[in-house]
Amino acid sequence: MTQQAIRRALISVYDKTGLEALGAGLAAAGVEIVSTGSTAARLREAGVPVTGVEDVTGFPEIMGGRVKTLHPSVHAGLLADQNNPDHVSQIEDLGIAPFDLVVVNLYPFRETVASGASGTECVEQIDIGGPAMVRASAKNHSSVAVVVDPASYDSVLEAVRGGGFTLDRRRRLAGLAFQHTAAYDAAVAEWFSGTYAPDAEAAETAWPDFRAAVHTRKAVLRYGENPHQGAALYVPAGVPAHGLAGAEQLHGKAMSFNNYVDTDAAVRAAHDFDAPCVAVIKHANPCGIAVGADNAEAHRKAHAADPVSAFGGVIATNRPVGEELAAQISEVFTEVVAAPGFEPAALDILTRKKNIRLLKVEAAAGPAVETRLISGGLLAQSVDRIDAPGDAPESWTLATGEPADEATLADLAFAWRAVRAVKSNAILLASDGATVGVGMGQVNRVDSARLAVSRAGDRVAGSVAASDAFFPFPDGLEILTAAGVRAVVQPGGSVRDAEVVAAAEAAGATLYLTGTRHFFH
Ligand SMILES: NC(=O)c1ncn([C@@H]2O[C@H](COP(=O)(O)O)[C@@H](O)[C@H]2O)c1NC=O
Repeated sequence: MTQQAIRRALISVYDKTGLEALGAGLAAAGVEIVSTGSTAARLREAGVPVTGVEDVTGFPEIMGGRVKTLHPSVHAGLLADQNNPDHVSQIEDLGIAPFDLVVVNLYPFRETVASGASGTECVEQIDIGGPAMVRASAKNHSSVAVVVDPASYDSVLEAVRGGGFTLDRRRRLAGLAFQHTAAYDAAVAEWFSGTYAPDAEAAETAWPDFRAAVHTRKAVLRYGENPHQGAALYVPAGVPAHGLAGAEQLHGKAMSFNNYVDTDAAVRAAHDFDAPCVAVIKHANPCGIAVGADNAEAHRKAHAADPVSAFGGVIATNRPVGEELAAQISEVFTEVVAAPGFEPAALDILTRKKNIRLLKVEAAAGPAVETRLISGGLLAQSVDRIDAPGDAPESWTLATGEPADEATLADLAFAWRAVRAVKSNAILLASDGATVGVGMGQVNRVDSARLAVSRAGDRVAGSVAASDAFFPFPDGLEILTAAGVRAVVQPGGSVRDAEVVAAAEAAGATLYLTGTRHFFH
């Protein structure tokens, strides 16, 4: 018989959610409850009979609670293997009763750090006695059930009333308990190790020497990048769901691995703009990006940039989806629509398509640091943001040609923001707040320029161009100007800048230098 009847429980919780109902339920089931300081007080107020832990230890809580349950009378009761006659007789001789159920949750360390509290306050919120009890009872799951999540109290009471927990259930609870303490310790260890470098100048000294990332599985995906690859989605443990991984899916088929990758790129691209924006993405590259008076107009322009490629694409917008945009999207086969919200009329229209995935994603604000696995290691870098000094058109240097008029400058600013959504080497042509030709992912900039020009077709004449990094030679720029591009923005910084500037001058084109690069791999 693996079921372990519950006769004695230890409850010590910081988060008192659901405590009274749990205590009352346990007491009604005849369970003796031992409890700490304010947990015991809350239970007593609710009329639940409780033994104070100090009556078990014969020792008062001391030093503001630093020592209250750290005592052999508690820990022998948690660690005694009730199937081991030696353990049973030893605790009997010492007058110690075993615990069958332990309910603990920990001091809010992470929340205290996030509140901006002082170092001393953060240190005081490192729970010591709680993790000790959780780990002891999880180790001893052959005799003890350990519960760390208030959301599971109802099912705990159900088990208690039904005669206790099976060994299998206690083992699963132990696993969850060790996850809980692992995530907790990871947060503490990272905090001691320092914060990540916000920029390259600080990087020398500011990168911490230890990194602890703890994740829990949120979903098993149908397959990975290809059907023969397995895949799953993991989210950071112990923090509220956020970003794309925490998005609410309102409709459609389950998200695939490639859907997540493309949607991540689409959401990032759309939220790079303050104006209503739509990004249509395929294979993590833009088919089209556009801004407009509203996102319905932006979508018309983004879709028109490359209607052939937009088939089966992922659409993200930085504004809620309304009826007009929904009607437009429903005309095109689309895998995913990601937006901060969907109006009811838009949902009415889009949910008529059985498979289309509708995701409510609040904003693109991701972590300050991003990581990438390489063979045998992990690269970490501060995230590229579109708010570097060189990203503001006012800071650009006019290298040659007439200063751009207001409309041209607006298109150049648009192209500069949009080009960072394109995999390097990236050349992006734009006109009237929309991409008209995108050259992406080529191993030299000349081919990217050719690709952008060929995709733009007739629309290249009078368009403007952005290049995500400097032109190493004049040839790439010459392809653009020969095709009719009249203004170009690029970082500059090549040893051959003078030749590139001379080529722009010879073509009568306007050339701005940003001094900032936006590679995207
Ligand atoms: N020091 C100890 O012996 C100790 N024993 C339990 N705790 C924590 O004290 C909290 C509950 O305390 P109270 O019941 O007083 O609200 C729980 O979060 C528990 O994890 C302790 N506190 C910190 O280490």
